Amino acid sequence: MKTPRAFYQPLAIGAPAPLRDLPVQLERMIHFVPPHVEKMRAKVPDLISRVDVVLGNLEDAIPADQKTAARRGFIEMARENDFGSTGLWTRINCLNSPWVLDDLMEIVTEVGDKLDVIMLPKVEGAWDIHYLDQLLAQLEARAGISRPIMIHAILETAEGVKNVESIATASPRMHGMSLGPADLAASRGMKTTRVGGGHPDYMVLADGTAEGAPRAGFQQDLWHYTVAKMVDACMAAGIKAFYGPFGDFSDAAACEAQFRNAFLMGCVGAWSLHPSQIDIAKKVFSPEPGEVAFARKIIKAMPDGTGAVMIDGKMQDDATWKQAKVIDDLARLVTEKDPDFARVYAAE
Ligand SMILES: CC(=O)SCCNC(=O)CCNC(=O)[C@H](O)C(C)(C)COP(=O)(O)OP(=O)(O)OC[C@H]1O[C@@H](n2cnc3c(N)ncnc32)[C@H](O)[C@@H]1OP(=O)(O)O
Ligand SMILES: CC(=O)C(=O)O
Ligand SMILES: [Mg+2]
Repeated sequence: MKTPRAFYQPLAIGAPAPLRDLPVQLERMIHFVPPHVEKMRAKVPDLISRVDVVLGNLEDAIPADQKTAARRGFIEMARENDFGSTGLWTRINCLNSPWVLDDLMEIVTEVGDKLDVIMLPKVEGAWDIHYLDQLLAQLEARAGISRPIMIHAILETAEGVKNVESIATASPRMHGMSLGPADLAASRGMKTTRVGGGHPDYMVLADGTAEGAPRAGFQQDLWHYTVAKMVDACMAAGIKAFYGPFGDFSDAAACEAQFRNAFLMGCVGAWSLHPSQIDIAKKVFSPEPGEVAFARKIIKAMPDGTGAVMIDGKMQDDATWKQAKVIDDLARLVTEKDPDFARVYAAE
């Protein structure tokens, strides 16, 4: 373990000083774009105004013979667009792949000054973050980059889940983590071919009532344990937790339900893989207007955040004031970015 002072030292001469706090940024959805497809790149200017984060994907879902085209496509889309307050991220190839070194060398050197976050797949332990941390510092120093690029880990191997706490605290570059349900299912030997979401056979069967009477089955959330573990590791480290992808684009209701479970448990956003999932994420990860109104009632009734009061028959105290602050702070962040929600929250 490094000493606290050493933890915040730049890892290369000339690299920017590591951030002590995460930038305040609304990140309800991380929208995936396949940058080797010209038609998809052409949609980026429109996407910038619709999403909180645009991510150029270089890893899984990009055919092996298109890896270079995807990297060059990402560099082109980074250069040609002004992202304003919308985040620009990339998901690089994994550390043991033949492409990752060129991903980093070319992207950081050519457009590193525009890049907010690098998403690192298949993170197994703190050692993966340490490697990327050092390399990024060297590349930032060489490219003269003044703002450190953050690292976002995908939690998608059994080993990674086992080491989640040390991954979360591995570097001041850590921005957060996303659940990777497809690779994680494979890594664990889970018997599902779905990308996120529930499974009809993962359920609890109600007790029988009479001989032969049908028994209700209650489907359970396959991802509850991992999301809870990830949220605790991230929040304890002062970084952000995200649900990852939901692969069945045709089932908007199930996508919304999975995103909402993650939101309620502490996640700040999820991935959108298709334009139809952008508004689902926006709806779920912006607090519900009724909740915002109630949170504001609590804050108004307890201006210094202490004591005990009754509101609408419910007891409020210092702890519920903090719960209310979580919701009100998020609503304020959404208001700054999203005029539609600003109007709704103001009307409450
Ligand atoms: C397990 C994991 O690793 S998940 C992460 C990796 N996976 C990905 O990144 C997948 C990202 N998504 C995609 O590449 C695409 O959505 C695909 C290939 C899966 C499906 O694309 P399509 O077959 O074109 O879908 P569909 O016909 O429904 O698209 C409707 C429109 O939305 C566009 N579109 C689809 N996906 C996207 C996207 N991610 N971003 C922007 N536009 C998109 C299409 O180009 C099409 O536009 P058009 O009406 O102008 O022709
Ligand atoms: C998100 C991702 O990469 C996965 O589910 O494998
Ligand atoms: Mg994966």
